[in-house]
Amino acid sequence: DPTWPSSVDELEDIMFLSTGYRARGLAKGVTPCSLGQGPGRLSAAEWIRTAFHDMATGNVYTGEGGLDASIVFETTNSENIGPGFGPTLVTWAPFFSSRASMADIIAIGVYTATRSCGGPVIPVRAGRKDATKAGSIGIPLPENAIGTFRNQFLRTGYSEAEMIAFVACGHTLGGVHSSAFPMIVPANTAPNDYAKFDNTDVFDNKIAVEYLGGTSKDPLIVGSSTGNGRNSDARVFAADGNVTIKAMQNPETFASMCTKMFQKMIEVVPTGVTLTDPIKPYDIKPYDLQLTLLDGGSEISFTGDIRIRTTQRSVALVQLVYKDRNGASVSTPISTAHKGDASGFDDTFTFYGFSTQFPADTSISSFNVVITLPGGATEAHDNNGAGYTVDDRIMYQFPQSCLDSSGKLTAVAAVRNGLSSPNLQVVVKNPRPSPVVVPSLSAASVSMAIQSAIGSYQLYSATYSFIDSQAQSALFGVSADSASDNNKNTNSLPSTCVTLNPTAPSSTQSSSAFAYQGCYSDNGPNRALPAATTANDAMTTEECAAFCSKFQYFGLEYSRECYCGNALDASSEIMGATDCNLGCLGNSTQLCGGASRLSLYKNLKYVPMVNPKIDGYNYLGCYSEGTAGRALADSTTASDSMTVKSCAAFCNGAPYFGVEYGRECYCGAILGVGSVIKPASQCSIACAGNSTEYCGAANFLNLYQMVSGSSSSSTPTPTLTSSTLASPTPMPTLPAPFLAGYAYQGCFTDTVGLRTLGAKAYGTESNSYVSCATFCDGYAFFGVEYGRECFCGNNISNNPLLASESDCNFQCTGNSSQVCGAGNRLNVFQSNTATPPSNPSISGYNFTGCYTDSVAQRTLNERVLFDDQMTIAKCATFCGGTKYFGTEHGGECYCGNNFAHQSTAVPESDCSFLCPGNHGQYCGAENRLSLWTKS
Ligand code: HEM
Repeated sequence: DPTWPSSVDELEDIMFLSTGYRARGLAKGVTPCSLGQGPGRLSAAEWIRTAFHDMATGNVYTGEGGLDASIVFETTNSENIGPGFGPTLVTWAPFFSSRASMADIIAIGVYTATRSCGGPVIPVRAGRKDATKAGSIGIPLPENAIGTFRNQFLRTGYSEAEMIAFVACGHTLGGVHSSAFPMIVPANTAPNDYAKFDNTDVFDNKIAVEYLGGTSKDPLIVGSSTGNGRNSDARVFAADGNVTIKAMQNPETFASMCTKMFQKMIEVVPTGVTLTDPIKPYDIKPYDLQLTLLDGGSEISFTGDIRIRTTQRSVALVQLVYKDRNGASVSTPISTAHKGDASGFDDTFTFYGFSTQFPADTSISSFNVVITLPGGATEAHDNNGAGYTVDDRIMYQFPQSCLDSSGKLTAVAAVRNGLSSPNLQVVVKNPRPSPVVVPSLSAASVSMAIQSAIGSYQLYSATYSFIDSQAQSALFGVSADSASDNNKNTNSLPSTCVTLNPTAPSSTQSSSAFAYQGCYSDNGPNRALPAATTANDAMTTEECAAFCSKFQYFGLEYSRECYCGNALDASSEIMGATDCNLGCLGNSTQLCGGASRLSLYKNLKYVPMVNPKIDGYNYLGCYSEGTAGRALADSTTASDSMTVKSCAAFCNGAPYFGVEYGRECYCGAILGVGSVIKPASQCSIACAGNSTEYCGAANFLNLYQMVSGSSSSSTPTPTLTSSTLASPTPMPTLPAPFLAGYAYQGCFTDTVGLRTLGAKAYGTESNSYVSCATFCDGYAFFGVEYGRECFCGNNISNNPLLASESDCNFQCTGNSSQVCGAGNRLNVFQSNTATPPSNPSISGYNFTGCYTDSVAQRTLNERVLFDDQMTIAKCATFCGGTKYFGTEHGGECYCGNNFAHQSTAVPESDCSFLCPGNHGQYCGAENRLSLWTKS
């Protein structure tokens, strides 16, 4: 993995962030491969040809030219005929900046166009420098003699064989325009006056195959060009007696040669350019790391995003473990929250955002990234040993900076005592005269003037006036001595500057009762904290904390609103600390969020409500009252000091006891008729004698059953796998499980060997409700567990317990916004439509039951059929009248006139696999035959 930061960071984004969160979207210009800027146009081909024409006038003997973006000044040159050059450069120009040379963007353009059309990955080294004027001429023209071609390609470093391969690779996409080359494609002889090189519109070997097969329609091989000597492809391909082009008929050879020829093309660079290693996607990459000195000067906020490459891993949790300014490790890690996903051609990424703060006198110097995987294992990433460094010697102060309507930028920096006075650097883009479509860059440096001292920092300020539209694309930064804070843009800067307040608001106050968690958004479809709310014009942090005392979290918003909840809605995301910028109406030194922004706190006094463990009893869940009398009818008591324990004591050894409606206690030897398990959420009332325990609800009991002697092990003891590090993390909890077409049943216990849903299962890194439901299509139930597991069944088996919803807390490996159970915990869904499958009637046969079988000793061994569309009728027909036939493992069918080996009948429910060709029928199971006997 490359070490961060590096000179290619901007290019890496342009290359790999094609779609999604923070996408740069270069690939949009050539996606899909067939995209064009009009009829008879193909953008991918135009990009590749633009790169070729930029390079093709280079000279490897003199070290001049090559891939240097001189094409920017050569679009009106008579060698560059064709509609593609100008529009291609217009598409690329916005990506050009002081961090990405135009020549490097051209190189990435070749990778992007090739890959979008299904071609190979072209390695891209970076570091090219841009020419400032047109280069020499010397593009190979169709009418040139073969000897001229040899010389021209040799001049750019290509041997004869390489020339042949290179032309074939270049001409796998696109074609010749009649408007540009009427002697090659006369008007009205090709669709849209555009004659394509080969029959396919993708990056493939057809150019070679068709040429050798005599079916080529390449206008540089057949047609008018043969009469006027412009059939250059024919002459180039034949230059070595077809040896090279024959090798390229093989698709793998074609792809690997094109990788080499295109990489060579983008690596013809002038003397003085040193190329980097090929750009690889970072595994871990920080974005927008920003330190900000806060009002009062005693605290520093730290915000940013961390990008994790998820191509080959799924992630449960990301934390930053950091060192303070003096290099001492800080024990509490910085937590992050999911912000968004992005992808490139061959990679996927997930971004995790954070917003935290620490005392200005201890601050931060570097961090490592710790990833917790869904299984609980952790990966620590230390940037190849360097750590991700954060320099607090100089900080750009976004809240105090501004851009007024005249285009005047005021930039403020906080500089630690002891540094020289800082400079503001600005890089702006200046349009060039037509027809040059790529701007030039100019840089300015302004020394900053001291404003005030605050804590151990000095504030400095400088202004810079942009002209015309410069502000929109400018980059700026501040630096002092060897410290700098760079790559800022003017986006979202306010039009008026505010001054840093020498006294701090206690916005982030934390006390023994509550701890500040950050500034979170509250503009999703659901409230961020949905459980309870109040609002008034005297709101303070303390008042909201008291109001929400029964909940784990509280948050303040829009100066006067207070919200409570036990979990943050999944739509709420962590925002920059400065998004929460409104004072509380009841105490202006406290911050109360912002518009759609919540100052989020964790209630440290909160004690979660539980169904306590009672010695000698198992907790069974929340049960309804009986339908014919009480669920527990033997004895009862009620008290305003009721607790679960006091009820257990009252029942004094009864097989069952239960607490109901806060203060009632019931005992019984048996469970009455009609008393059945209900969702845990139905039993929601606190016990009158202990507000941290549940005591049922009206007509609902929290039910306990005595452990019966040694058989107590029949109740699975769940072993939860903890996936968190030492410190608790305010990770937003996932939304309640939901899938259209299914009824969610709850979070159930599950045990290896005693499966709650036992028909079939898989485990995958792309598990989600949809993928599991699809896999379980036809079954009455599906369930997800341990992030990556999926189970199907037609009934809930082995008497699982309905566990607390919060037990199920793993993210699904394939959808991080869905919850997929936990260790020994299964989120179960019931299909609204599935009708239970059956063993259908087959004329002349009787269904005999479910029988054992084994691979080594087949029960029925006369004939066998494997069919991924198996049905019972298909198997019966295939067996053609044998005494027995049976289906197994879904798609297998066995026939026989006797049992070749011992087989015994097992419960019919063992044969639980559905027939792949008919989900209304059973087709055995693993080592289980659904057996039929001739009647
Ligand atoms: C003997 C050398 C070559 C000659 C004479 C030649 C000639 C031509 C001509 C006449 C066109 C038609 C352009 C138009 O009508 O817009 C064309 C298109 C094209 N050439 Fe070449 N070419 C040569 C080598 C290459 C090489 C080495 C590449 C490698 C990148 C390449 C890439 C392309 C592409 C991608 C197009 C399609 C452009 C479009 O469809 O818009 N050519 N070439």
